Amino acid sequence: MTVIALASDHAGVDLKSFLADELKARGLDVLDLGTNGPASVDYPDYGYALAAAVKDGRAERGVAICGSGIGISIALNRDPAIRAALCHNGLLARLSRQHNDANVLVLGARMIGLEVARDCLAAFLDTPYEGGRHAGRVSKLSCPPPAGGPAGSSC
Ligand SMILES: O=C(CO)[C@H](O)[C@H](O)[C@H](O)COP(=O)(O)O
Repeated sequence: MTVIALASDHAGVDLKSFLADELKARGLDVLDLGTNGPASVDYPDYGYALAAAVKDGRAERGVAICGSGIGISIALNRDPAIRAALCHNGLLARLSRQHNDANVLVLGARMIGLEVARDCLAAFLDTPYEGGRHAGRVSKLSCPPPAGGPAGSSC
């Protein structure tokens, strides 16, 4: 069964729960990495946990949430294996799949409502990666140049 990992800080707990139900209604398996209460936590801890779950194959893809979506995006994208896309509408989520082969959808719980979040999730799950002209660009995302080296030199 396809496993989708979910992670959020305290700002995203309610949206995470909503999206977990959406995923289960689609017959997907949910790996909930927390947090699961209102106590204030640090978004990097949850971003790193989600990155590890996707990278090591415990989950095929992930959905990450914080208040703005920015902090947890920064944490996730520190791992070259992760392509985390902060999306505010379904079009962005669709493009993140078509062009960027995003493996993590990021949402800002304090920025969007439930219906927009549902649209983003649906586009993220249902849109295939186009490949083609995007393939070389996407592969470069996994191999940033060494310090001082020219862009693309390590690919
Ligand atoms: O990382 C963020 C901002 O880039 C997130 O929005 C966090 O959820 C936010 O910073 C948490 O803020 P709080 O005032 O401590 O709830």
